[in-house]
Amino acid sequence: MLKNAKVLVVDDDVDVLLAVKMLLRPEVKEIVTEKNPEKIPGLLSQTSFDLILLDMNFKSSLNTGNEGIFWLRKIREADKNVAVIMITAYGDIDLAVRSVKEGANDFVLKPWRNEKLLFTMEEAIERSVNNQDTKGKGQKSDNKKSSKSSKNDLNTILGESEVMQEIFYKIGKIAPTDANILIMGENGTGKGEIARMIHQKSYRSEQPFVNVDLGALTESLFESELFGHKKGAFTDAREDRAGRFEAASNGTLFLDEIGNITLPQQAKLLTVLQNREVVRVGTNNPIPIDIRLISATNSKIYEMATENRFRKDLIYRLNTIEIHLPPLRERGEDVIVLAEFFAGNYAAKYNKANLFIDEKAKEKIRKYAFPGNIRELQHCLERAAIMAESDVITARDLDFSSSIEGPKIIDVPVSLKIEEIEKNTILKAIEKHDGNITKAAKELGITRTALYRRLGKYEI
Ligand SMILES: Nc1ncnc2c1ncn2[C@@H]1O[C@H](COP(=O)(O)OP(=O)(O)OP(=O)(O)O)[C@@H](O)[C@H]1O
Repeated sequence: MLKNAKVLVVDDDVDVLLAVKMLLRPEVKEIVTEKNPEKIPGLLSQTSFDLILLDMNFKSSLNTGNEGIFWLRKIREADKNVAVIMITAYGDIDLAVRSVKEGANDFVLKPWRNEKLLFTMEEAIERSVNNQDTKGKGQKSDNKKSSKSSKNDLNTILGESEVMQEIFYKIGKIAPTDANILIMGENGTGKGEIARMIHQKSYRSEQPFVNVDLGALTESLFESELFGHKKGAFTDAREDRAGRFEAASNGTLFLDEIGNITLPQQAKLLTVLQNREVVRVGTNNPIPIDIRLISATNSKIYEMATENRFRKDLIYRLNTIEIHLPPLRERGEDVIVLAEFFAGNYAAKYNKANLFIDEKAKEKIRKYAFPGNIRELQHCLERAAIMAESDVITARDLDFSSSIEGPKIIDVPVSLKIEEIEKNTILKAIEKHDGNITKAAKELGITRTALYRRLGKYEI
């Protein structure tokens, strides 16, 4: 985008102007530099700029409190859409922050690193284009600086590893757009949490977030659940009912387990996404839909596409942006951060106020692969919190043997108690499908929700 941009730089320091000109000439379409801010209105009336770099600290005659803010306001009066980046000295951060509140897109501190300046410019242009694209839909425009997110602004979504920080950073950038997002990752890696986070950080955050577990929908329910139905359209249709697409109107629709739908279902979904309208079962009236679509899967969807089990054209509808969530075992020390977080939660639940994890227990956690990822870690810490005799979780309190891939699964003693048989059957099904809950549920002939309920019941 920067390549096509017309850029104006206003600074009363000619050395700065020269340096910026040298830097930007190969990077942008057109660059105009100006020493005198009084010329800004004239320049804006002649040329439509995409971005203005504006100094905050002119040493000139006007007495306006701060000239940078004064000229920023003038720019905004003339052009609401142009991206404006303030150039400021280190001592003036408060002022720079004020300028962002006054309508600047961002600021850079002098002296800057060239890559940082280019990056900030690219980002500002992208964001202002996105804001223009979505104007008129009644959204809040988001001029806040998107930065590497941490647990502080994500509440419970933890991740300090580089790989998670990159993901949070990416989310900061894509959330305010309307791009469709496909989240891929093993079971329990937090795909649902990430989808919710994207919604919360989008301009649709005050509108509904509708979650549909496609793996739990039976063939016959698929259409009416997603697209709605008319009274009498089929035996159980006792009244007119809107589907999940309509329920998510102006908000976000999260289609979980997208890899589990059949080819005919894929075709129906594709039609809706292409036409951006749904037709309730039993009617002929198309209803326009305005949703942001996030999908997730733990299936190898590209492999499925090469085997003709998943439509490529549907993938391209879903994956404008892809997020690959790494398994917990590839997130370094995050496993400990998360373990401590869960220990803290369960400390409150089980009245062990000062509960902590000792070093040997942490070592044991680090060495284990957690095939069930964060969900498995969470269950494990809950059991440990219950087992811990005092306020310390020791290695002995951590029992990975009942985990979904633990070796003891194979050695389960034969029993004729119905509950034990059920538990063992579940364990075997999960093991057979490498921890894939959806496939295990299918094999067992129950829904994922029913399977999760049983996992809870048997503390698996
Ligand atoms: N980064 C995180 N910080 C804290 N808790 C997390 C994080 N990621 C996931 N969790 C928790 O882990 C559990 C599993 O997360 P979630 O259901 O989002 O995973 P998933 O990948 O969607 O799983 P599935 O594929 O089985 O649907 C949830 O209880 C969630 O709250």
